[in-house]
This record gives sequence, C-alpha cells and structure tokens, in this order.
Amino acid sequence: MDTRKITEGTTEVEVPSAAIEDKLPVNSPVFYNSHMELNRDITVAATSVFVKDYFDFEERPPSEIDYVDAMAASGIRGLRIANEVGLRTTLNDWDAEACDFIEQNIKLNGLSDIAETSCRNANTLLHEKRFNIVDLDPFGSPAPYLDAASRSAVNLLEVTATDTAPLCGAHLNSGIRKYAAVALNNEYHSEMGLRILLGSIARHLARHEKGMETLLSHATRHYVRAYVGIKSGAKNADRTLKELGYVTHCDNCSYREWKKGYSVFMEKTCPECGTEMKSGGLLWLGKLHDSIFCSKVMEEIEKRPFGKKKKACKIIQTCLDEFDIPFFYDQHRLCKQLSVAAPRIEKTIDDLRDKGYAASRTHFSGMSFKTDAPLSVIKSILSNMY
Ligand SMILES: C[S@@+](CC[C@H](N)C(=O)[O-])C[C@H]1O[C@@H](n2cnc3c(N)ncnc32)[C@H](O)[C@@H]1O
Ligand SMILES: [Zn+2]
Repeated sequence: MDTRKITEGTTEVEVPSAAIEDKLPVNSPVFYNSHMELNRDITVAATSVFVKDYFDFEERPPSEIDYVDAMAASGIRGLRIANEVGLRTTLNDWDAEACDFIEQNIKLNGLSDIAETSCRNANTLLHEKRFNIVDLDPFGSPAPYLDAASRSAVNLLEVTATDTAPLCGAHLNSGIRKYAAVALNNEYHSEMGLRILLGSIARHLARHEKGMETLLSHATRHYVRAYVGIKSGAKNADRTLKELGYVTHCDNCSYREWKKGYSVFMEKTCPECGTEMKSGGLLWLGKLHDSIFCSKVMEEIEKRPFGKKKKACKIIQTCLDEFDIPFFYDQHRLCKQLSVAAPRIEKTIDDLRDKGYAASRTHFSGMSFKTDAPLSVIKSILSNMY
C-alpha cells in the first residue's frame, strides 16, 4: 500500500496516501481526516490543561494518567496525547488494518513505553476498564458508545459527534431514537445539536452516578465536540440533571422560552404573535463553557506549535467571550421578519449593552448574537424604534 507521513503538532504518523487525498471511502478504517486537525489541536490543548489543573504531577506524573482513544484509526489523536501531553495512552480500533498502522505509528514516534495498541470493540473495552480520560471520535453518532464511555471515564470525557442531522432536528426520528430527545430544526439548530448531545451525555453519566461540568463545547463545521469534567456521586448526578429541560419556539417570530426541569409546563401559544409553538428537549440548558478553563486552553494553544493555531484561538476566544445562555438569535432572520436591513452585528450588541442587557457574539455563527434582552426589545433595537 502506498503510504505517506504527515505531521500534526510535533507528532508524525504514517497513513495510506489515498486517505490524505480523500480517495478512501469515508468509513474506511485507516481513515485520516486532515480537516479534523483543528479538532485534534484543541483536544491536545484542552487535555493538557485538564491534567495540569486536576492532577498533582509530583504525586501522579502524566505517564500514570490513562487516556483512551477508543476509535483511533491511524492513532493520530491518541499519539498526539502521548507525545505532546505525555499521558499513558491506549489506542483502540476494532479494525486489524488500523491496528497495524497504530503499531507502526507508536514505533515511529518512539512511544512504546507509554502507548499501546488495543484491537477490540470500543464498547467491550470501555465496559471492562476504567480510564482517567476517554475520547470518543466515531464515524457519525457517539450514541452507541455513550453508556460504556460514561462507565469507563473517571475524570474527563471527550466526545465528537458528526451526525448533525439527528442532533439538529433534520432527522427528527433518528434524533429521538439515538438521543431520546426532540430537536427543533430552526435557526439555532447548531446550538440545539450541541445541547442535545450534552443532555444525552449527562443522562448517561447519571446512570453511573456521575455528574458533569461542561469545560468546553463547540459546534464547528459538520461536527460538535464536548469536553466534560466528571464529578462522581449520586448528588453530583442529581445536580447535573437539574440543568436539563425543554424549549418552546415560535417559527413565525423567533420567540422562545426555555425551562429547566423534567415535568415543566410550557406555553403552547406564542405570547408575541399567537402562533402555535413547537417544543424540543430534553436538552442541556446549563453552561457550555467554563471561562477559566477556556482562558487556560487559549494560553496553551498560543504556546504550542499547532498547524491550526489561528483557527483554534478564534474558536476558543469566541467561546470565552460568548454570553453563556441558551439560545442565540440569528440577526438575518429577525431583520427579515421585520423587513429592515441588517445592521453590523457589533452595532446590535453595543445597542443591547447600552440598554443595560448582556449581549455577545456567538461561536455558532458570525451573524448571530446572544442576549438576555426580551425579543420585543431586540426587535425594537433592530428597527431603530427603541
Ligand atoms: C472517525 S474514525 C477515528 C478517527 C481518529 N480518532 C482521528 O482523529 O483521526 C473512526 C474509527 O472508529 C473505528 N470503529 C468504528 N466502530 C468501532 C467500534 N465499535 N469499536 C472500535 N473501533 C470502532 C473505525 O474502524 C475507525 O477507524
Ligand atoms: Zn411568535
């Protein structure tokens, strides 16, 4: 097989040339997706910050902290964690050909003392063994692996989902089957997807009497990614579940209401325009980011030789600046409803702040903003009628 070496961060891996040239089928086992380098750069920085914060390296050096890349393909993600963060890493893939590449790539980086190959079904491995950090990076949905990953992960769970259609409401029934949640396919569907995934992670962890703290989560391109710190114990699980709830949304005027809780009564008729509203959930209504964690991730990215440093910094900085409440407003949509020209997004944010409301850009979309102002205030500002 024709192979080629590629470097990400300070780690080199050998992959089939066809994988780099996008000639392999997307679900080919020895898959290498160069578009996910950004995701891996952020993973290296976030994992490094987490272990520095959480562990005392004098008592427990990085080489005694376990990380599992449960779906490793070429091994690039887990190898970067072993090489660039120094953690003891298990690189698992159920495909024998992928495992041959992983073996070679461990040797190529001289990491045989801290990295090992495992050729098993991720679910079997994760149900059998505990790891301090579990990373799930499947093709499509992580749903089939969330239970095993929640059982296995002791301190940190990192999850990618590329099945945006079920998460964002484009495939409603698939979302209900996979995530036991109704996703609304409206203008903030990317945030909906991230919150449905986080809600599902929270419920899976709760079964194992674990709570979670969202350290960082983002929706980028065609995927969503979550980094959740784990707090063990039934009380933490109960506290986490209190952050879940429902949203009702009016497709006609963009009015929305969200409420935390499992049995909540929500208005069915839009108080702004009288249209019947749609309900979505159960989903995560808590924080998407921890600002101290994100600032440290930012510093970490800045000092590392990452290929996607600029883009990574941009995502983390926008997450840091984001006013962290559900759900963002799409300025284009609001302006269309009002038949007015869209102002610069900064102007809208400044105007909202001038009136005493919190407001910010959002990492979900460049033409959107978050605010705690009522819809009536937002609309009067956009129509210059405030
Ligand atoms: C999206 S790729 C992983 C990409 C890799 N993490 C990276 O960053 O380049 C998904 C991998 O999961 C493997 N896989 C799929 N289902 C699996 C399962 N149930 N157990 C173990 N590996 C599995 C596939 O063979 C494939 O190599
Ligand atoms: Zn309405």
